[in-house]
Amino acid sequence: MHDMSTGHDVKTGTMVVLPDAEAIAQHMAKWLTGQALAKKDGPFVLALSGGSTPRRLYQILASAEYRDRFPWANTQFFFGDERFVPEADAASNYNMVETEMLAHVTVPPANVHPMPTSGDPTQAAATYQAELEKVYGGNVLQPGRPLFDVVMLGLGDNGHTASLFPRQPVLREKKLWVSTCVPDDAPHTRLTLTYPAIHSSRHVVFMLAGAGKREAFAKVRAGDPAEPASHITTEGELVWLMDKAAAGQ
Ligand SMILES: O=C(O)[C@H](O)[C@@H](O)[C@H](O)[C@H](O)COP(=O)(O)O
Repeated sequence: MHDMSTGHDVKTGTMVVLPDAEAIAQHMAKWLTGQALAKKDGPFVLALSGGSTPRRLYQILASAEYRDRFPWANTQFFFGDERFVPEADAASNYNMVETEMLAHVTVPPANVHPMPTSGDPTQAAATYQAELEKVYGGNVLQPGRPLFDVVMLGLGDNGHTASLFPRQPVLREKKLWVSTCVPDDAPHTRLTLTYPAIHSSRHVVFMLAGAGKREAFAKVRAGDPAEPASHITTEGELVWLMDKAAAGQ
């Protein structure tokens, strides 16, 4: 288990350095399952991420080792961000999670909350917020009563995380929980959780693998304000799960 004793923001969060991407996925599978099993006073509420390291995590959770142990029925699966493409599109995070994990386990369909990706994106964001409010039991976030048990995040080489992209208005969103984002340096309109929604969490866990992450991570760790990930905070604990290459070791 990683040490979760310190840190509420990206600069002071706990860094856990593991040998490689496989070790990150294995560590996360074990830790996440432990957290989910420990949740006794309500549903375990999770925000999933897309990306390459999470893909392996999803495969592990669907494997014989975890399939019958993870509390699928007590977990509410939300998404941290999504490309505004049909669910069958290869760029869809939902598609990836469904293919790698959900299709292989028994989870009540009502527990799975893909971001809507048809019609008007702004309306879709509002619809998703309403779905979160239903599980949260209210429309005002309260300190001490986090929306999410765990928010999983990745880091892009331009410092984006979830779909909080550089220079976009969503970075200034203080109230809405879900918003649209149209990156000027990446394809697809996106839906994304906002900073305040991510902040309302017991744990934020970044998963970073490969030397390609080194530069962006160093900037974020130094608090470079231009990197969207620099502004991630949580009322709970923040952890960076990294491999040696990403950590520059
Ligand atoms: O892809 C996504 O769904 C997320 O929008 C994005 O924030 C991702 O986590 C980073 O781009 C890192 O991706 P990798 O882990 O694949 O490098």
